Amino acid sequence: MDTQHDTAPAPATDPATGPAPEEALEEHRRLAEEVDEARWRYYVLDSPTLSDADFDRRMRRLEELEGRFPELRTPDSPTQKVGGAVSTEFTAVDHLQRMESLDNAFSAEELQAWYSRLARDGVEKPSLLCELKVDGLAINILYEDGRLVRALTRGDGRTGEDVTPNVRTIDSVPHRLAATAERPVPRLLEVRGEVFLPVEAFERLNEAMTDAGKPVFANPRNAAAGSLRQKDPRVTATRALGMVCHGIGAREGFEPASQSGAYDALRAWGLPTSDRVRVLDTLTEVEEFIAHYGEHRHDVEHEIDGVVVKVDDVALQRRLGSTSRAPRWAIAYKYPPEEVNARLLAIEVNTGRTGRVTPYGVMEPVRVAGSTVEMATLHNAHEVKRKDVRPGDTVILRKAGDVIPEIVGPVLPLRPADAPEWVMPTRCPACGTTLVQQKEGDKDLRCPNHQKCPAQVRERVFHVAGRGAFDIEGLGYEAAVALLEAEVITDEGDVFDLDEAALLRAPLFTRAPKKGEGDHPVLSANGQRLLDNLGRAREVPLWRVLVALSIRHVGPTAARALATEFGSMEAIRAASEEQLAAAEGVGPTIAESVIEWFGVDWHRAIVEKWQRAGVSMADERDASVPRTLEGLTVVVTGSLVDFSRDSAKEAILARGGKAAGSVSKKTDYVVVGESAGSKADKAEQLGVPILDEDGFKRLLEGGPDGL
Ligand SMILES: NC(=O)c1ccc[n+]([C@@H]2O[C@H](COP(=O)([O-])OP(=O)(O)OC[C@H]3O[C@@H](n4cnc5c(N)ncnc54)[C@H](O)[C@@H]3O)[C@@H](O)[C@H]2O)c1
Ligand SMILES: [Zn+2]
Repeated sequence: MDTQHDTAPAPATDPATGPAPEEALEEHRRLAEEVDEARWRYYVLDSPTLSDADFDRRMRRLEELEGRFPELRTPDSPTQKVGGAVSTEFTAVDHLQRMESLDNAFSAEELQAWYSRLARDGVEKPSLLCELKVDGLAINILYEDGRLVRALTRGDGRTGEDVTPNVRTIDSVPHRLAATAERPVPRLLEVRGEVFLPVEAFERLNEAMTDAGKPVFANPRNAAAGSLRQKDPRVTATRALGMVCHGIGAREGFEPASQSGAYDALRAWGLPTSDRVRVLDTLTEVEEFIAHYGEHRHDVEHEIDGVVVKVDDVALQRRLGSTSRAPRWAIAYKYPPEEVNARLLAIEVNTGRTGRVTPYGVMEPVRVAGSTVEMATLHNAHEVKRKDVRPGDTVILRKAGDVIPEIVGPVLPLRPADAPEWVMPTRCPACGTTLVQQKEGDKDLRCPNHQKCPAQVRERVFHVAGRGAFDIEGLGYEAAVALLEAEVITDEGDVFDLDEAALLRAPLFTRAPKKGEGDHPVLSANGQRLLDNLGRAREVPLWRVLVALSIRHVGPTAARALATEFGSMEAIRAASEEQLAAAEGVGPTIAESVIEWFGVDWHRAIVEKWQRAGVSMADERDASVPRTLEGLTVVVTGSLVDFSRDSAKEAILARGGKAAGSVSKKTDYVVVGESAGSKADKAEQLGVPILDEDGFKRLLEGGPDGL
């Protein structure tokens, strides 16, 4: 678990004696105003101008100031209030029981501090209920005699907004609770939960908004809030909102002994509860739960921003009670923010391997999701226009999981008055050639100088050495640049001609001679390693050679299909477009692209050069491997112990099977490893047979009969 991140507060300071100095008063007043304004924009307008991280930082600072100067902690300080408000668009209605916020922990230390405080309050080693902190908006649904009578937003905690007709449109929210013999429905019950928009629905919604020429939502939370808080419930009804319960408020005729027991009852009555809730006995297990979902944050169908830990026992909850804004028996552990605001200094363009020229933003460096980011892709000129981002803007920067950082959009209210619209250049930044569309209506512009454009050549050399291609360790980006600059190679065709004499001309691969080595530079350890690796790279399977060629549409999957079907470079070159298109897993687009590629002289020259330099251009079919999977499609998901992703695929292909990436009705088997995600669920839904790793091994060995 990561122990500390950006929003962590400064170490606690002892309260000062005497009145707060003027600067502290002033800072407190300014921050309080900013926080109130931010809350209004966030809760009422659904259109924040601060990132959550910036908001949290201000709250932290307020708490810090109040810790030092307790007189600043007045009842109207933002730290003492549940931060929402009620818009005049909706009827204001009081909650039967107050709705609270949650205290936050931003590090393992803060979580421990909360745990120790429980002990000091006499609650030692309680059972702890852990659940995901859903990034949506809180809802309070009142059931009387099992009938849904009212639904309110949280508002300021005492009074919420009446959104009953809108909540009635949410599929998972029952209008009537289902009574069972063991569980009659209570006389009265306030059910608390989170309304959210699943990530997939959010993406679809934004596409629809774009098509309709309307502004898109910055994130699923804003989209959920904007969708629920609609004047017209018919609009809400189109939005695929979900709801998950995370608490109860006022009740009559229902006295659960524990939080988890309450969830069991809610589930039995037909309310949506999460199946990811766990009751754990030690803080270590809680930390593991937090670490697990920190890693699998994006495997959940909705966004989460943390984990909520609650004392499970209701009697202990009562004993611990609440502060003015949050229960003492619960804490929200927050993950590092994935979205921050950043200043966009400039938009520049970059020419890629295939000549595609992509704009990217250059930003003032910011920390997001644990790393410092100063560049983010903007994909193409249409995207820049659609998002309307301009140099000088404050932009929302998102970095989710392993995905490359992305500029979500500008924060319009913060745009400087004179920010000019950005214009896409007409020439290649690397070679000056006029940019063109490859095809009518293409969104991308390309530099057509494929053979000589220095940027394209550099990217191709780097690609040739990459993991998916020849996997030549020692030939990274820096080395590619050095070899090209020293003119040791002119393009990727020369890579396998590299020998000691050639490398000695590139300073990066040499070192000063030692005593007795003469007085010329000698090959460095790096250079020697590169030569060794080049030797090994000559033996890679055919599909990797195909990937190395940078043929459009021929990535690892298509390359594998071509290699399996044709077996040698010669056979692929000799094949007609029809023959290529007819091959399993190839199809017309790839076929056309392959034919086009081999039609270019300098492309063929690369293949010939590599061949002369000893690169293997055919696969030896291993006849000893039985074709047990002929005609079967297998999907592997999650991680296996004895196979990597690649080796599992290869094992399937070598036995005549097809390794597919997604589960459909055509899938014959789904192999499910550790931490498998939605593909496993999909398989279950479609009734596709599921195998574990042992089952997979039996399938490989004996085919379906071996199972
Ligand atoms: N960007 C901004 O300008 C801005 C302004 C205001 C608030 N915010 C965001 O909202 C946060 C503060 O809002 P808050 O007071 O609602 O606190 P919070 O979001 O930190 O925690 C309380 C809320 O968490 C929700 N929640 C989700 N899953 C839950 C679960 N399993 N159990 C219990 N509750 C769960 C509930 O709705 C509850 O009201 C800030 O930290 C910030 O992230 C941002
Ligand atoms: Zn160019």
